[in-house]
Amino acid sequence: MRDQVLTWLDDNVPTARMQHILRVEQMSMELARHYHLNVEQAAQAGLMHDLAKYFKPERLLRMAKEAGIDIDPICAATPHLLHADVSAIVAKEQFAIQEDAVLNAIALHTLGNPGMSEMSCVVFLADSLEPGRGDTPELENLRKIAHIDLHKAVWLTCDYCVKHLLNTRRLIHPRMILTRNWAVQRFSQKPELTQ
Ligand SMILES: Nc1ncnc2c1ncn2[C@@H]1O[C@H](COP(=O)(O)OP(=O)(O)O)[C@@H](O)[C@H]1O
Repeated sequence: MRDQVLTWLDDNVPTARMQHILRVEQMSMELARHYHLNVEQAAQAGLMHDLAKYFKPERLLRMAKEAGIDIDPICAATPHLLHADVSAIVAKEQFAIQEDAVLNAIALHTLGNPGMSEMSCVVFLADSLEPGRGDTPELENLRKIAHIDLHKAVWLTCDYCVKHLLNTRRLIHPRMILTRNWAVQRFSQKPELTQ
């Protein structure tokens, strides 16, 4: 199965992205092990999270519509955001992935979602924090937090991403804000960690 996916990726994504994908696979496995989650599922979601990364906007919009996914105004303006949902569709159709844990982690890797599972948190964090993203003090700190508390890490990684979008004057999809607020509240419900 992994070899099949690698062969498909070889034909559909450039080499640099392939390296990112392999690092996301590794970091997803490492975090899954750390939090006693299903490591095999984490590896599958990490490996397949960007299957549709290079699909053209028209293809992303068509596949999302066919699958009954709601195209909100921000996704209509920035169809690239749909690559997460469409990657999950490709994982299901091309590689017969059935488990919701894997499909949701792929679909939520860019924007997250309130209430998302720990597995989805892991892949969301691995995508933003894998070593190839850089070694600034801010990223190093987020990597540390990712190993202490998943929800605090999701909260601060959303903040990091939103800051970047503000600095580059881009549209911000509101689901990331909802994810961020959910993660703040999830974290604040753990009194032993908030001091
Ligand atoms: N909340 C958001 N609103 C709008 N764009 C976003 C949001 N979050 C991420 N993006 C943008 O969507 C694109 C895809 O994000 P991501 O899946 O993390 O891809 P990459 O691996 O290329 O960073 C990136 O250009 C990113 O800046």
